[in-house]
Amino acid sequence: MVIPAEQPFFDTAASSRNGVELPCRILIVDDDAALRRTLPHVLAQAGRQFDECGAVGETLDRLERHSYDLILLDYRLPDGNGLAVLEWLAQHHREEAVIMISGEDAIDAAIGALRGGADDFVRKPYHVAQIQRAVQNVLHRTALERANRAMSQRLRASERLHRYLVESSPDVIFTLDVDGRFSYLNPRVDELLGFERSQLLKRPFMLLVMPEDQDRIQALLQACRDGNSTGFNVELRLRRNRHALQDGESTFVTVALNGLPMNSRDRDGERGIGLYGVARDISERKRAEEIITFQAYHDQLTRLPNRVLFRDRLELAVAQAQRRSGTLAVMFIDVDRFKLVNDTYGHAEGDTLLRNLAERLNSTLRRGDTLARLGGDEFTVLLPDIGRAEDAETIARKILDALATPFALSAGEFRASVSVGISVYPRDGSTAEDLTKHADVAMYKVKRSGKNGFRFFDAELNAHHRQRVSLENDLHGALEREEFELYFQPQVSLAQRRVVGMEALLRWNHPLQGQIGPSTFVPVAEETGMIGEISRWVLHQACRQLMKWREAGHVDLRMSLNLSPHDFDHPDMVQEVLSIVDRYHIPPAHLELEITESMMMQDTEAAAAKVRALRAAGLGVAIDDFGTGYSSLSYLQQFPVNCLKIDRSFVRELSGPMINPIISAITGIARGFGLHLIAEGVEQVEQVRVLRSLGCDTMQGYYFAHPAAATEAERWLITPPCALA
Ligand SMILES: Nc1nc2c(ncn2[C@@H]2O[C@H](COP(=O)(O)O[C@H]3[C@@H](O)[C@H](n4cnc5c(=O)[nH]c(N)nc54)O[C@@H]3COP(=O)(O)O)[C@@H](O)[C@H]2O)c(=O)[nH]1
Repeated sequence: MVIPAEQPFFDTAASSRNGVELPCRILIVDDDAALRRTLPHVLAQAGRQFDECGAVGETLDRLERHSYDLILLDYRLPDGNGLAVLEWLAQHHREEAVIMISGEDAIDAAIGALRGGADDFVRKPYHVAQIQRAVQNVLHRTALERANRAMSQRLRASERLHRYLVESSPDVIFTLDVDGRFSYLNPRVDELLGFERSQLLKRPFMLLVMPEDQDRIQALLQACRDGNSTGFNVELRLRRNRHALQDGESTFVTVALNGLPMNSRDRDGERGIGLYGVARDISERKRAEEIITFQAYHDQLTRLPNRVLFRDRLELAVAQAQRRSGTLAVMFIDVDRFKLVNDTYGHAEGDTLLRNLAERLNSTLRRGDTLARLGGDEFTVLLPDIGRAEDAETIARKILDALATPFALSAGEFRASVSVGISVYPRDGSTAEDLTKHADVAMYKVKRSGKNGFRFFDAELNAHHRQRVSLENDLHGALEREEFELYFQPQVSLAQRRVVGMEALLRWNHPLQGQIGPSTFVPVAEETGMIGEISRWVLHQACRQLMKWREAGHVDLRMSLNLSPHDFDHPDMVQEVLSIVDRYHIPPAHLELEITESMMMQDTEAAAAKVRALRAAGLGVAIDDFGTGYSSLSYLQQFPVNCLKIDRSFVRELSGPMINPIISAITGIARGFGLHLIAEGVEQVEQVRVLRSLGCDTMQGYYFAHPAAATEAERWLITPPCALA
C-alpha cells in the first residue's frame, strides 16, 4: 500500500528513541581558551557532551558536520561576531538552541542576538550559577519545544493516516447529522452510486434508500436518534444516480450497512449528534447467492422450478387451501416416447425437445400456477387455486392441444404427446406427498391405456398401483430365483394333420400368487427395463427346447416366440439372436420371431432395418395380432415379414353367420404377398371350417390344445392333439 504523504507519519528526530535518552550535545564557541576548558566542568552533568571552537569559521565548519542541542556562543570572535553564526543557523533551518555570551554593555548587542535567533543572552562576566541556570533553562525549554513539535507531527501524521484510510476505503463511509443528513461522505460514494459528494452533503440519507427498504431503515435510524439502539447491521438497496447509469445497469446497489449512533458528552451529559455509517457493496455476493439459490431450486435445462421448489410451493398451497377451504390440483406429466427421441436422435435433441416442451406447457398456464421439471421427461403442475376439479380438466385439455403442433428438431419434426395424471385437494389427498403420488398413479394409468391423454386419480386406481408396485418388486430377481417357465402351444397344419410349430409362451410361477400370465408382468418388465434380460432367457430356453426336440427326431418343427418392442431398441439385438440360434444349432428358418404392429409403428426405420437383417439371416418373422393395429400395406413392404397371425378377435367372430370382411382381406393380403398365415385363438370347430374355406391351413388355439409345459407339449409331437384326428 502506498500512502500519499509529503512527510513521514512519525517523527524521526525525537530526543529519545525506543525509550533510550540521547546525549545532550553542547558546543562552546569562545576565543578564550581558558574559558573553553573551564565551562565543561562548570556545566558538567550526566549525558552532556561538550565540543569547542574558537572562531566563526571553525564553528560553521563543525556545524556543517555535526548538530548540537545547545551552542554557547561568544559575541566577539577573532574572525567575526556570533551574529554570523546565528545567521548561518537561520539560513540552514537548524534547530540548535543558542545562548549568546557577550562582554558588550550595549543593550543593542542583546537585542540583536535575540532577534538573530538566540534563545538567551548572558553578559560577561557572569556568575557560574548564572550560566548554569541559563543553560538549564534553555535546554529544558528546547526539550519541551521539541517534544511538542514531535507530538504535533505525530498528530498530523495520524490525522493524515486516518483520512487516507477513510478516503481510500472500498466501503462508503459517512456520517449523518441529527436530522439524518449527510455531514461527511468519503469519495467511494461517487464510484459506487455515481453521485458526487457535493451533491449529497447536507441532503437526507433516505434519498438514497430504495422505496422498498425505506420504512425499515427509517425505523432503525429513528431508534438510534431516540437512544434506543446501539447500532444496526442491515442489508438494503441504495439508489444509483440514474444519470450515471449505463444501458442495462442495475438501478440500485445492495449494501450491508453498519450504522452506529454518534454521541457527544458535555457537562449536561451525553447527547446524540448523528450517525456513523459504513456501507459495503455486496451486490456481487448477492448475485452469487441468487445464482446458487436459483440452481438449488431450479432445473438447469429448462430453468423451471425443480422437485424441491415444487414441493415447497405445493406444501404452501395446501396450507393456504386448508385455511380458506379451497381446492387445488396437481398434475403429473410424462412425455410419451421420450426415450425414443433420446435414443434415436441423441441427447442434445432430447434436451431441445424438453426445453421447447417446457415453454409450450408454460404457455398454457396462468400466473401463479407452477410448472416444474422433476427430472428426465417428468413434469408437474400446481394449480393452486381452482374453483372445481373440472377446471383442472380444462387445463389438461389445453396442455394436450398445445402439443398438437409438432416440434421442430434438427432431425425433422417430432409430434410429442404427454400422459397427464391429475389429483385434486382435498378429494385425493391432504398432503403434498399424497397429491403428487396420486397424480403420478393417475398418469401411470394413462400410460398403460394408450398414452396421450389425461385422467383423474381415483381410489381404485391406487389399489392397482399398489399391486403393480409389489409386482415390480417381486419381478426383481425372479430370473435368478428361476421362477420363469416356458409353456408351449402347438400350431397345427390341417392338411398335414400334425403339429408343425410351437409357440413359446412365458409363465411366471410366483411363489405366493401362483402362475402369472405375461399380460400382467411383461408390461412391468418393459417399463422397468427388465424385459431385455427376460427376452434373452426366453430365447435361450426356446432354442434349447427346440434343439432337444430336434435331437428327438422332430427336425421339421418350427419354434415361434414373442419379442417385446423394447428388444428392438437394443443395438446388438440381431447379433444376439443369431448367436443364440447358432449356439443351439437351430437352422434359422426354424425360428420365428413374433413382432407386434405397435412395434412397427414406433420407430419404423430402425426396427425395419433389424427385421430385414433377421430375414436376411434366414429367420422367420411373423406379425402377431395382425389387423388389430394400424398395419398398412406400406409397412408390409418395409418390414419383409414371412408370416401373418390372424388375431383371435377376428377368429372369434367366425362362429357367427357373417364373415368379417377384415379376415377375408387378411387372407387376401397373405396370398398376395406370399406370406404364411396362422390363425390364432381357434376355439371351435366352426371357426376351423371357415378358416379352412378361406385358405388358412395353420391354426393355433384351445380347440387343439391349451399352452402347456414342455413335457406335455412333447406328447403332441408324437400323438397330435385329438382335434386333428
Ligand atoms: N414379450 C413377450 N411376450 C409374451 C411372451 N409370452 C407371451 N407373451 C405375450 O403375452 C400375451 C399373453 O400371452 P398368454 O397369456 O401366454 O396368452 C397366449 C395364449 O395363452 C392365448 N391363447 C392361445 N389360444 C387361445 C385361445 O384359443 N383362446 C384364447 N382366449 N386365448 C388363447 O393367446 C396368447 C398368445 O397370443 P399371441 O402371442 O398373440 O399368439 C400375448 O400377447 C403374448 O404374445 C414372451 O415370452 N415375451
